[in-house]
Amino acid sequence: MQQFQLFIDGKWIDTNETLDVLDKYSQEVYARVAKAGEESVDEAITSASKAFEREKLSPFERYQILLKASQLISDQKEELAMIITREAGKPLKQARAEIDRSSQTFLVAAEEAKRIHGEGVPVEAAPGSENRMAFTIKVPVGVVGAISPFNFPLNLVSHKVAPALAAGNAVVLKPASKTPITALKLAEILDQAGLPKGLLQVVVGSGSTVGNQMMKDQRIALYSFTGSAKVGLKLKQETGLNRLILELGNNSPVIVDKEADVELAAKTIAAQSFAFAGQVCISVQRIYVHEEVQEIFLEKLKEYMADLKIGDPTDPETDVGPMIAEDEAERAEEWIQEAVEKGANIFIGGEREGALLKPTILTDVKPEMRVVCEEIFAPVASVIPFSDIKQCITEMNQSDYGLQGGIFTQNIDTAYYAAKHVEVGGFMINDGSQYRVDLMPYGGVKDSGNGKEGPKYSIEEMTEERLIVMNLKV
Ligand SMILES: NC(=O)c1ccc[n+]([C@@H]2O[C@H](COP(=O)([O-])OP(=O)(O)OC[C@H]3O[C@@H](n4cnc5c(N)ncnc54)[C@H](O)[C@@H]3O)[C@@H](O)[C@H]2O)c1
Ligand SMILES: O=C[C@H](O)CS(=O)(=O)O
Repeated sequence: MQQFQLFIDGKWIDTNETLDVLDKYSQEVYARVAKAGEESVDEAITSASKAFEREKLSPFERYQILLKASQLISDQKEELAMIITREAGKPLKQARAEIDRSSQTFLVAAEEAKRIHGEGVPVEAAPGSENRMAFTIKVPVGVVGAISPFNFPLNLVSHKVAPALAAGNAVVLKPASKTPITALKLAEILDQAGLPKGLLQVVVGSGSTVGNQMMKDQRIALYSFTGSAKVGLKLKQETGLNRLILELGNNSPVIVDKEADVELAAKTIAAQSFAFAGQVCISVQRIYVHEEVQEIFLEKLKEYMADLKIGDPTDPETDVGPMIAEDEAERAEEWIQEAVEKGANIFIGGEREGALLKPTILTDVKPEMRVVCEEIFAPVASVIPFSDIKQCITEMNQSDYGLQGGIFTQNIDTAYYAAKHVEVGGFMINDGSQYRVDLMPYGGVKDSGNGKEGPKYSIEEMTEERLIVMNLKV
């Protein structure tokens, strides 16, 4: 079994407690990691604060380190992908795709490091300020506290670490305790890429201990959190006036209009509802289908779902593997049962074996059922018929969440109407809610959070705008 240590001040550190990381398919202990106690967390924040004061890398130096990290991620693709597959239970082909995306995230952050700039401000236009000149610059915020979820152990960590470093900050990262190994490998990669000591620390432990301590430490200037709305709310309540970026959950809606390419819609939705067992914050969960095409859509969806290979995530052919833990699969199964008791029907799936829940489609659901109004975060989606697009969108917007959504239609008016009225941070036309490339602005509204990720946009969040005014003699 492999052993891992914490990464603090450029050194690998042991502690007197360890945390076991399970292989999520076999449920055997796959790795053992040093667990951060109060002292290690304090040391990590001290080290980040000192490094931020000491290490003033030029934009070009930051570009070089992030570019090198991007290359190293690609070079180590197979090893990293297998780590994700084992610690998260993510099917290998999806883990490989995550590595490619993470390399892109670092590449884009490297490029953006050279493009951080302020703007001229025409203060001379104000009466009495004729002899003044002003401009803004962007300065790093200081220490960024990054807290990440289990489901994208590399790319969602990259979306915090790469832009924070690109902007000239120091980082203390707390990865999810179920999937910490990939984050520690990333620290190794950044060390190899020449990142000065102290600019990144990785502290492993539970949210209630390590996360809680980070939340209360005033030396952290900005928190970048991705995870559930429940924990996001706690952070908001506890972090006072410090900056906070929240990337939270969703119960993503997609419309299949009467003028849709139904084949494309069914194929896309079969992929986007069940990838990584539905544990993607932009998984398609609510499928609103025009009643004129519902029958044909369900038929096609069934055909595409029959092609999904379910089982061992290390098999390169597998599409749907286990959920992160058996109790999570049990919870999703309970939600399905509860919906059935209230009148829903299981069109496909519903069976569970340990942490493996079969891709499931429900029909005859009601808006108040948890499978519809909450985030299920499991391979479960509901088909909801509609006849009027405006009413359909009003119903969709009753959700507390608003991260991404989509519509399938060949009618430009319908597409644009939906794009304007569905309350989300990003909307896809002729694609599902799960479309994302890493350079785009990404973030939600309502209970899905605030602020944007995507390196250019995260850098905006992770820098302060400072105004400089010159009082000139000429
Ligand atoms: N919007 C996005 O970009 C996005 C991306 C991925 C996941 N998510 C959401 O994340 C959730 C699933 O991930 P999860 O189960 O890892 O989420 P989670 O909220 O349980 O945990 C996320 C992180 O917060 C930490 N944490 C837990 N309690 C804490 C506390 N009291 N104080 C500080 N930190 C604490 C966890 O240890 C983990 O590192 C889903 O709701 C999903 O939609 C959102
Ligand atoms: O789980 C939510 C993630 O943000 C999805 S993705 O990594 O951005 O595709």
